[in-house]
Amino acid sequence: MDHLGATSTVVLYFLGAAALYGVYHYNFDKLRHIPIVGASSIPGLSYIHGLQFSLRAAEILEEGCQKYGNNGGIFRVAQTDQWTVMVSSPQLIDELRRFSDDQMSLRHGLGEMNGTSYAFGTKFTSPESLIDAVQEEMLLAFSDLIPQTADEEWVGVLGLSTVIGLVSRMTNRVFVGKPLCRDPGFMQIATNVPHDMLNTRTVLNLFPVFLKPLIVRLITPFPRRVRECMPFIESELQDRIRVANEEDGDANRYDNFFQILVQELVSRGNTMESIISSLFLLEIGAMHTTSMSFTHALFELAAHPEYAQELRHEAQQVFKDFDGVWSKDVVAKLTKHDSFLKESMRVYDPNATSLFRKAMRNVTFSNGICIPKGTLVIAAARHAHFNENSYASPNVFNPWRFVPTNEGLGTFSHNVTTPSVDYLHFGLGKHSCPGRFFAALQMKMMLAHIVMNYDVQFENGGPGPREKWNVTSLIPDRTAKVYFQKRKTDDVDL
Ligand code: HEM
Repeated sequence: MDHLGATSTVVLYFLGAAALYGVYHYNFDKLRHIPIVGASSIPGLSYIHGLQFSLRAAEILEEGCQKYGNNGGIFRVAQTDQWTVMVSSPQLIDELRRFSDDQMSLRHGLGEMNGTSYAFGTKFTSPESLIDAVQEEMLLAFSDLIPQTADEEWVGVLGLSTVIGLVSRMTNRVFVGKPLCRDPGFMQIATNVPHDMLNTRTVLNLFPVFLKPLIVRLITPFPRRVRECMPFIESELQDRIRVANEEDGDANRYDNFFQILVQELVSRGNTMESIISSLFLLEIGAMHTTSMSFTHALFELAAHPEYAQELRHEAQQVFKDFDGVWSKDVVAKLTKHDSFLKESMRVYDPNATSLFRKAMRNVTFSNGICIPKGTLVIAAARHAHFNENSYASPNVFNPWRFVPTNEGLGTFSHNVTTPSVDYLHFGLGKHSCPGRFFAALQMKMMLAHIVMNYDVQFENGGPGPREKWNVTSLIPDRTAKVYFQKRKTDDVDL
């Protein structure tokens, strides 16, 4: 009897739990019409599956794309903080980019993805570029960061941190200009801010969305960073604000991007602290994206020095035609550089996902699938980049795939800055990255400078350590050293 009693109690508990789950699932799981991949919809379990997603994101995304790519083109995955809907068919990706901002918001989506919405709020602006300034800064940064050695001597530097150093110098020359871009105190903070954001995001993502505003107050390093930045920037910023406030202020005194930002934010009554925070946001958007993309390309070059010969030949030819001076025309003519970088970003996109959107109200795709307000919706970019219908032999790294005249594997006339449903590195549609022209310019300049002035390889000409997954990010191995040997050359020094 006792035994029977115990059994029926267990059965009752089980039925009760099943009923509760059924009620929960029916009433509260607003995404129940969207198939799940790699997880369970039971609340506790979905958190555990979210942790698993952190370890196997690329694999789970690919599983979903394989299963639902031609079957609805939509599925959801569990992240530790929330369910995320992934769209994987070209048609739905195209629809995702067409939704208006009050239906699907990039600012809220991207801010939710990288945690900036919680740490800073949701504002962004666009950049300007100054080729001469970028070139001058690049040359100085290369000579600062890659030790000069005697001829034929190889010097090894950590690939990722060296590229972060180069990119942050070039970027800040355009963002804040001289002398700040060469001030070690300011530059240390500016270079570390994207890293701070990554750490903050990692912790925030362990918590559900409703707790994030509270948690971020406890862990955010940014108010401290703003205070640390003050001594380096305060007097210049005060002068910038004064210039911005004067009707006939000396507009040429600060002809860099930061002044546009100051102008805009002063007119909206922002404080010095929030102006610095907005600058931090730009550093976050610009620096790691460009650095990681370029480091992957540098690693590919180091693993395959044979590509350098073709790139060098192109750079020499183009620079001969343009008297060795960088210009928009030179950038446009470097089609093999463009193709090499684009192929690298296709194969080694630092992010397996793109088009980060948050539904601002209930939104319905053309196939009838409804996305409830508040849901994060993202495109499966890596899957699009390896789609056999778009790319011949997608698993092959073909550095010249995108050269316009190439008759070989899947050629396109589109260049590295042209987004499409097959190439989502910079997003797609009206919100595609406004900084992509500047990022591409920097990367082409660095690539041409490297092939013209150095031979590069991994240690002893080996394959080198390459990349590691961190949730949906493909991060170049931080420990990988790239070896540079100054070329003996009388070529144009770029
Ligand atoms: C290789 C480097 C870069 C990559 C891979 C990249 C990627 C992206 C992506 C995927 C988006 C979202 C697009 C969408 O969801 O449709 C985006 C947006 C944005 N990016 Fe970039 N980015 C890079 C460099 C930069 C740089 C250098 C800047 C600034 C100078 C910048 C500023 C922005 C801004 C302001 C937005 C928001 C656009 C908006 O609100 O409409 N990015 N970027």
